[in-house]
Amino acid sequence: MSTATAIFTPSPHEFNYVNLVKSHENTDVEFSLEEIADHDNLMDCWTVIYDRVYDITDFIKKHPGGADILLEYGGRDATIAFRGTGHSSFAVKALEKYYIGDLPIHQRLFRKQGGIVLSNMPA
Ligand code: HEM
Repeated sequence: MSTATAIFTPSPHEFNYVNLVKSHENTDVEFSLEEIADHDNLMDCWTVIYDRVYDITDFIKKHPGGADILLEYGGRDATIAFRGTGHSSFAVKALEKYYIGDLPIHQRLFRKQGGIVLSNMPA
């Protein structure tokens, strides 16, 4: 196997991770990035992971990685940071509880045809 193939082949863990994120039951609610940006503080905090919107207000103080780091992503996209920190499938599952809606299709990066396939990138 060439090095390039090895880099872009998702590990079994990776498949698990992506499938878990995909398993969220869809809502019909959409929130734009502009609207999400208003929810950026300790009392009212939303974030975006894989084009899905999460109200993490009740989770901030429970986050094992600390409240400050989560607040940094309040009101904006946390996908790269969330993945980059190597969260477990348990953490991905934990997200479900806070799921409130999706980005409108024109603002999505991942979940649209031809969108970025982050699952194929090295962890
Ligand atoms: C809102 C979505 C998030 C959820 C549900 C979440 C959940 C968790 C959970 C359950 C852990 C424990 C380890 C694990 O099971 O993976 C963890 C650890 C951690 N998280 Fe998050 N996290 C979120 C977002 C973030 C973001 C945006 C960052 C920014 C970089 C971050 C940084 C960290 C770090 C650094 C740790 C490691 C803490 C340690 O081992 O000392 N998390 N997170």
